[in-house]
Amino acid sequence: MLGVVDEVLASLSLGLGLEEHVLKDALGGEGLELLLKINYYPPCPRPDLALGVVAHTDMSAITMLVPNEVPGLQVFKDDHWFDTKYIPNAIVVHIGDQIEILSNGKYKSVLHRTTVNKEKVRMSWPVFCSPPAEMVVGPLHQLVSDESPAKYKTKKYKDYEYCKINKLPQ
Ligand SMILES: O=C(O)CCC(=O)C(=O)O
Ligand SMILES: [Fe+2]
Repeated sequence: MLGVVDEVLASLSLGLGLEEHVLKDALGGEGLELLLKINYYPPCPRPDLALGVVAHTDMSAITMLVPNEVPGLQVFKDDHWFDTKYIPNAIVVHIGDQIEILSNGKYKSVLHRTTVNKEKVRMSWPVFCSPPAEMVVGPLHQLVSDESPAKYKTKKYKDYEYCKINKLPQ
């Protein structure tokens, strides 16, 4: 998983016109933290009335997710919810809030939600990759200028997390 995270962060750095180590360094380098969550969505008699998880963005930098074969993950784009296709052995990669912030909005944290299934159990195993709690995260200085001012505050990740969990303004 660490190897895949390194490659994704390197590609995302290059995509910003920066050297490939920049995003990983800004996320704490080897201090980057990986947290595995296991989601279990039991069958639901009224999938039309319920959601598995409500619409949200992940506060992580990136999330690497493996689902079981029961569809349910939806992403929001151009005013519509799109079903994601289940691809055996594929890992779903979400851009999270910390990459949106570091890139000063060039990359967007993906709004997503999950539906539930009438007959089948759905499961997913996301790994949230986040900076250490004390790491100060803000728009990368290379991406901020008079023409392109910072769109986000610079703050410790633990303070970002506190506001997100308690639904406070950032
Ligand atoms: O179950 C899924 O596919 C997504 C779960 C999710 O978005 C989350 O746990 O943050
Ligand atoms: Fe999520």
